[in-house]
Amino acid sequence: MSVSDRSRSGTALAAALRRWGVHAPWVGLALAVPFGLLASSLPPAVRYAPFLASVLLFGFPHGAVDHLVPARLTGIGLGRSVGAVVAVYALLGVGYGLWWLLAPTSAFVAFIVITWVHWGQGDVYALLVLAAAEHLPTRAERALSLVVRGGLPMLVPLVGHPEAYRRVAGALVGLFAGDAAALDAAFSPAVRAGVAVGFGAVTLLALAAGAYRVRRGDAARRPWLVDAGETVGLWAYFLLVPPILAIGLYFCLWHAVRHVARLELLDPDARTALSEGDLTGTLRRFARDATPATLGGLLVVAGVWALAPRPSAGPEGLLAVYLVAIAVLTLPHVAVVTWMDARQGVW
Ligand SMILES: CC1=C(/C=C/C(C)=C/C=C/C(C)=C/C=O)C(C)(C)CCC1
Ligand SMILES: [Fe+2]
Repeated sequence: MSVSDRSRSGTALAAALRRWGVHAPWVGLALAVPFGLLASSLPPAVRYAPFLASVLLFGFPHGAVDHLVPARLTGIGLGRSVGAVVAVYALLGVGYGLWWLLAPTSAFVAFIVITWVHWGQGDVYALLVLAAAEHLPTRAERALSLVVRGGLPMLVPLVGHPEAYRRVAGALVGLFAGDAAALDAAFSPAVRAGVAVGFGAVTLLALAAGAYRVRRGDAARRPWLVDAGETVGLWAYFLLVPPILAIGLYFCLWHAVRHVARLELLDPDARTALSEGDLTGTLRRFARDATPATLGGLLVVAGVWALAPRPSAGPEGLLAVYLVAIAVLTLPHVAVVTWMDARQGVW
């Protein structure tokens, strides 16, 4: 479904989208907050559990149907669709993989920026289509929303949990014998205070711009309330919950669930199943489509393990290998999603 034909969707489908794409992620993360607050007294493995689960539970597989996207969006043949996407993955994935090998510190910074843009673009689509937001009519307002939504998982943990952030950065860069000391300044109290104030101001600006649209009667109030509630809720969530746990859960239950909902809308049979309330049928179709490329993605994890000069065992080292593989796969995934955005009129 494109942004422009949102209004033509059936009410049953719209309700299913709100339930599974908007409310369910919210409930999932809210339930995690008590665990997050207890995290220091829970076994450390709990913190890594969501990333482990993400191998199968939406996280990793959410990009594994990218090869079907051109076919579903334009009707071109399956062979051309797969060929084009494989070429994009090979080119961008190999290029970015080399970047990690040669200059891991800047590759890590690029990973944060790529994730910021990608998770932001995912939420802009979710706001427009799944939550039916009307308060983001222009490109500038959508771009501001992208900056805020993507910045929440990438910047707020830096403000609230600098040591955990630094350790993960060090583990990723350390795989390639890089020196993360160049990033030290980012963790200083002055920079973190600047990020808190600056990003806080940008967040308020985005919410105020939406409120202005609603006040003028140009946009429905409810979706704006959803947007504002999510934004404030995610600020609190990423401040309170330790980042490996928080980001692992966000990846599976928020970003990936919303993207899977978006993908299923491109499949007429899945749309019908969803509007009839048949969630299991919809998920079964997704699992079938995503299995082959998920297995392919696991080969990339093995490849990073084999090629990294200093892979280390233990949860932190394994998470680092997994995240670098995700990084290498995410850059081409962003290219596919950006193309989807363009085709679907998001910008
Ligand atoms: C885990 C973690 C971090 C980074 C996570 C990233 C960048 C994840 C990206 C995932 C993607 C892009 C998934 C695909 O959609 C930070 C911020 C260093 C803080 C410490 C914990
Ligand atoms: Fe994604």
